[in-house]
Amino acid sequence: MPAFAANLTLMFNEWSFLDRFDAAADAGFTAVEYLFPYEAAPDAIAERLARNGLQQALFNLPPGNWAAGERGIAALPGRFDELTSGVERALDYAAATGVKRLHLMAGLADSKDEEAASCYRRSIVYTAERLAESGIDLLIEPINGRNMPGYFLNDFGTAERLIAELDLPNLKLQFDIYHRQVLHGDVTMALRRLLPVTGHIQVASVPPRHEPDDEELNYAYLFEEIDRLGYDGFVGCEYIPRGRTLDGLDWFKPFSRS
Ligand SMILES: O=C(O)C(=O)[C@H](O)CO
Ligand SMILES: [Mg+2]
Repeated sequence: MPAFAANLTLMFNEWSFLDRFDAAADAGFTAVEYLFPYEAAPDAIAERLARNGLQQALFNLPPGNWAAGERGIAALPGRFDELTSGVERALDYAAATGVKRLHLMAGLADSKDEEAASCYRRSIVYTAERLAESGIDLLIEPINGRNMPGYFLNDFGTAERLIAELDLPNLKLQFDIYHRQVLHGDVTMALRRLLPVTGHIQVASVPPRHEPDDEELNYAYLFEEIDRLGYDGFVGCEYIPRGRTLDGLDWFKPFSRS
């Protein structure tokens, strides 16, 4: 049975960020993920995880100026010093939360630009080696251009080749099934081929990115396939609830701890 992680950036928005931990636990989740923890104190997050018996599945390394439209800095020339200080900041939160996988966002750059590609490789190698000292995996995620126009890593084949080429033991794929379907389709065969290099899975309906219970994909089949493949990581629920979060959790009832 997949270990689902509530995404507290998109779900439970009826509550404040820290209260979302309690709401997710009350709804039966045993793990959480979110984009960024950095507006809350590490010990405040740690306290919510502890009191609710929640595991921290994933969060993202600092992405640059998100409010200004930046979507990561790893592939951006001239941002390496900012990247290295962001790694240290993320490690402070990792120590407090016990997270064992962090997602490094590439940024908005031409995916054919050699300088951006070189920056990206350097950022990945540095970050992976630094995280490895704490036993943490580094994830890279292909993101589709409809949701994030201009994002540098926009192809699963590119991600697969980069992971093989860099051959870092803790560099893994963040397999967001939503992006896979939008970009390439062929989800089941891609899961079968890429699971050995996959460090995290995320789910949402396609095309509207809602609960994984309707529209284009048969998630009941995909959840069974994930089990058949022996995946023992987390499945992040990175979806936008159609209405109130709690009203959309019927799909989760067979997997809930409550
Ligand atoms: O966009 C996604 O699917 C992600 O998982 C990023 O981490 C946040 O944009
Ligand atoms: Mg995702």
